[in-house]
Amino acid sequence: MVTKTQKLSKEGSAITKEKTHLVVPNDPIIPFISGDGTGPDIWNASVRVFDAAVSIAYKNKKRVHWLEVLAGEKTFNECGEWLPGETLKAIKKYKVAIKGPLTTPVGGGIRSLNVTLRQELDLYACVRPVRYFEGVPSPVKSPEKLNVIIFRENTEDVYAGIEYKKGSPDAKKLIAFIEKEFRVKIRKDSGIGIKPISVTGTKRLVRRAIQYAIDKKLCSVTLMHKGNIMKYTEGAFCEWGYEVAREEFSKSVITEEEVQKKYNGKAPKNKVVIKDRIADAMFQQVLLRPDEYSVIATPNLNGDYISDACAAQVGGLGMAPGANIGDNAAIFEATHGTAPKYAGKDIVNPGSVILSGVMMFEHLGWDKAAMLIITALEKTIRQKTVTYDLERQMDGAQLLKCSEFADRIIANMS
Ligand SMILES: NC(=O)C1=CN([C@@H]2O[C@H](COP(=O)(O)OP(=O)(O)OC[C@H]3O[C@@H](n4cnc5c(N)ncnc54)[C@H](OP(=O)(O)O)[C@@H]3O)[C@@H](O)[C@H]2O)C=CC1
Ligand SMILES: O=C(O)CCC(=O)C(=O)O
Ligand SMILES: [Mg+2]
Repeated sequence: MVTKTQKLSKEGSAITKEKTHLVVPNDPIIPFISGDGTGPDIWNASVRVFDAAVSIAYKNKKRVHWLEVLAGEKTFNECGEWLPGETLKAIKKYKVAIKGPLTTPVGGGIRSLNVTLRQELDLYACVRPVRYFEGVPSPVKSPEKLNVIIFRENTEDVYAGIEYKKGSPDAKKLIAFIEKEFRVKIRKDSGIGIKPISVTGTKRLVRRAIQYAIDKKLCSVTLMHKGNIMKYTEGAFCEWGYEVAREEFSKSVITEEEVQKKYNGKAPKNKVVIKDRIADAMFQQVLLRPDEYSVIATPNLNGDYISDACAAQVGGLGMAPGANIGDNAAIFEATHGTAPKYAGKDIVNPGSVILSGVMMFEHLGWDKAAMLIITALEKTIRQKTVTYDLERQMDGAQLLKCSEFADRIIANMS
């Protein structure tokens, strides 16, 4: 159904699914949300890069038909809705979408639309690869040693939205209940949040992470958790993670303990090593011994924190892509937010959305377009023609606007 909130593409064909595989036509319709704040700046730059790459890679035989679907501040101001039902319907129907960042107020107001999209569409795996691009300025000595893919559980943990304001009837009721039934004292002036972590949510996430490591021939999957303190949520995540490894991947994986005991600390080449690390230790490990980690699987909040921290280590949020993946749909988006102070100034780095598009093309099986973008982006950085975030740390670099950076990447495709 076409509504005033959406501009439906008259051309293009829908991506379909056969069993577990996507069937991608040469003219797929792909919904996009341009986003709030700097979202429109980076989307407008990125989409030109995507179109150029597809056109060059496939000599005009393939083309994406972009379908704008609405969400966020502009949609609310124009239509009175933050996330129209049509947007969810379109993403369900077309199966693959891409988005810019959406604003979430702090301390009150609407709940996150980004989180709502992930939960409504059951996009349970947030996949965030973090790797170094040659020439990008970094705060560490050997940024190229970090090459990790973070698998962040995307539907539960403190993001489930079970949270009550200090002094509200619900908070009072819950405090009274906990004190009476469990004999635990809680200060009366407390806000209350609940952190559910399930076997279902954990196992499907860890299953995906291990399968990814096996498919890509990576060395290890590390379960990152705070199970010493939160034993039955974070600790259970770790236990259930090992259970999946043992019960479903026994031929392909080995635990770190077994490597020590049976192989004197040297892992067999054809096995993925399953490790676990407590979250605070993981933060120091990615700084001090980054090359010992490849896939990191972790609950939602840890994943949120570690993905920004890792991105900073290789040069910042301007080059940090991501994907939210479920069994029936996927939405590609940057790790960063709306960077509101730069909104509308055509300043910020579109690299994160561009690299999210690369992940999207790989998901579609359009590897040629993905490679073309990566090669052109690498060349652009080597030429030291970059946006403010990189230019301010690079000697002798030429400062480009967001749109100019996209122009340069496109020019570097031929
Ligand atoms: N998935 C999503 O849609 C997300 C949405 N958000 C939302 O975004 C809003 C703003 O969040 P905030 O905490 O400021 O975090 P942001 O990620 O938006 O920005 C923090 C800082 O990161 C740097 N940065 C971010 N994006 C870029 C870019 N494209 N190029 C270069 N540098 C960049 C800037 O650093 P500097 O100041 O050093 O230049 C910026 O000030 C909030 O409402 C938040 O909820 C946050 C994260 C994800
Ligand atoms: O939804 C938000 O506003 C923040 C989301 C976020 O930080 C993330 O996806 O990493
Ligand atoms: Mg975040």
